[in-house]
Amino acid sequence: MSSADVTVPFRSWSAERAAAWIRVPARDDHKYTRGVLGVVSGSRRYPGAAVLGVEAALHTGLGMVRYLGPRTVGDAVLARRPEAVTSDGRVQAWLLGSGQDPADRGKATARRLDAAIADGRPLVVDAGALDLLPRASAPVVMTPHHGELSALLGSRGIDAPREAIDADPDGWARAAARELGAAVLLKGPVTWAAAPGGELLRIAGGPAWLGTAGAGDALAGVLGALLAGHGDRVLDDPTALAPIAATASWVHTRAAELASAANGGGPFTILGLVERLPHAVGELAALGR
Ligand SMILES: NC(=O)C1=CN([C@@H]2O[C@H](COP(=O)(O)OP(=O)(O)OC[C@H]3O[C@@H](n4cnc5c(N)ncnc54)[C@H](O)[C@@H]3O)[C@@H](O)[C@H]2O)[C@@H](O)CC1
Ligand SMILES: Nc1ncnc2c1ncn2[C@@H]1O[C@H](COP(=O)(O)OP(=O)(O)O)[C@@H](O)[C@H]1O
Repeated sequence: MSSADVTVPFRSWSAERAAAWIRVPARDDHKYTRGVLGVVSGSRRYPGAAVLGVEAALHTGLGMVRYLGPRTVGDAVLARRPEAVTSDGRVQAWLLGSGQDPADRGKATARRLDAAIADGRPLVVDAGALDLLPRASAPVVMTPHHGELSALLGSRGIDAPREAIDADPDGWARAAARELGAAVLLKGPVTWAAAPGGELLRIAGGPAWLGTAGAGDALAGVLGALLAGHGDRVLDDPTALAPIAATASWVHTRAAELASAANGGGPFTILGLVERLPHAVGELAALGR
């Protein structure tokens, strides 16, 4: 298979388009109407990914984050964010897999992932949960980088060398959505959102300083927060997944620009980016008024 037989038309994602997907709380909203995100992420090997995802979700704005994971990781999440809740309960969407490796997935994590997938709510499937995609029957958006997409397609018998994806990310984003039957947010210097049979969306890249460990874990948290706010809508209309994913990438990129600008155009940490997420969301909320 090749990525595409013809040139793929695309739509450039803009602030105006992104603004339509920012849910500004109304006067009578409360934490449960705003959306609850369940998070099964992190591991003893990568606890930081769980902290970054929860941090990013809370800074994007939503009703509540329920973090479910190993005790030590949950303690790290709570130390940084006491707003997070570490008990089970109803959620509107799930974020799975950041900071996990299927090769050392323990029984407890496997059980938590299985329960989340069986819950029937929309899913963000990142990093170490990508192998579980075939089990999902609810609407799914996956968030691979080029290396992860190459491995994922390879595991389905589709030859997609990383270099081929580097050379034609838009074609491969579209091909992956078609072959895997799910929405794809393919991360890279430019990010692409695609869904089976849907429009291809291009999200312009932010500063190259963004290419640093943990950037993708934060993006997954932003996307989880937006998805939790639109959980019921996505169940009715899964075509909403690609624009929501594109909006998450837009917000993440804008926060990166703001973080770099605050440092004179220099580098920033991912926690520095996270601190700018509310501003990026606020800009879109103002546009949508
Ligand atoms: N603070 C944290 O806890 C972090 C956790 N992370 C987690 O770490 C896990 C592994 O993520 P990765 O994205 O590293 O995936 P992989 O370790 O699967 O690497 C992806 C691809 O990049 C290649 N690669 C690795 N190092 C390279 C290098 N120095 N130069 C060029 N190519 C290289 C690998 O050969 C592989 O093909 C995920 O679960 C992820 O969520 C990362 O997001 C980093 C931050
Ligand atoms: N050169 C670059 N320019 C702009 N953005 C980049 C660049 N390289 C990577 N990114 C962005 O940084 C993030 C990296 O995600 P990922 O590879 O999953 O990182 P991690 O696994 O360390 O969290 C993605 O959002 C990607 O779009």
